[in-house]
Amino acid sequence: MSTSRISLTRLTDKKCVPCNLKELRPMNEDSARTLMPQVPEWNLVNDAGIMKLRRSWTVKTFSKGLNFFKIVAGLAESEGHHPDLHLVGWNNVVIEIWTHAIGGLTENDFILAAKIDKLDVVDLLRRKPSD
Ligand SMILES: C[C@H](O)[C@H](O)[C@H]1CNC2=NC(N)=NC(=O)C2=N1
Repeated sequence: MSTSRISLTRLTDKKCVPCNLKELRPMNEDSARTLMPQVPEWNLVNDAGIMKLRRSWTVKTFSKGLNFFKIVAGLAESEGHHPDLHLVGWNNVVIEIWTHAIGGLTENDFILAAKIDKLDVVDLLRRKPSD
């Protein structure tokens, strides 16, 4: 699947595919930016030359943050594509997603991010710090 042809199928209707079947090079920034509207809460970051998706959440309690990560872990296993669970703080969590085998972003990363955003975890996360 070529990244120059970004399909219009919604990310959440897609499934991650094994990385070894993917194109050999990371998605370029223009292609990444066409997908960002479907994951509006995420940031596109350049980490020492590697483009990644990053998002943070405010959590209601430390252990709820950990519970959130466990739910994300279950999603990742079912998708066969895994986030970097960067941080569980006393009131916040941070996740980064990139395709390690490719050394950058592939559509898998956006599918996973979109599916994380669809998880029903409202009881674990604050919509805003004052919640
Ligand atoms: C074969 C299977 O696709 C690979 O082992 C997967 C597993 N999960 C993965 N997750 C991420 N983020 N990057 C990878 O390169 C990766 N490789």
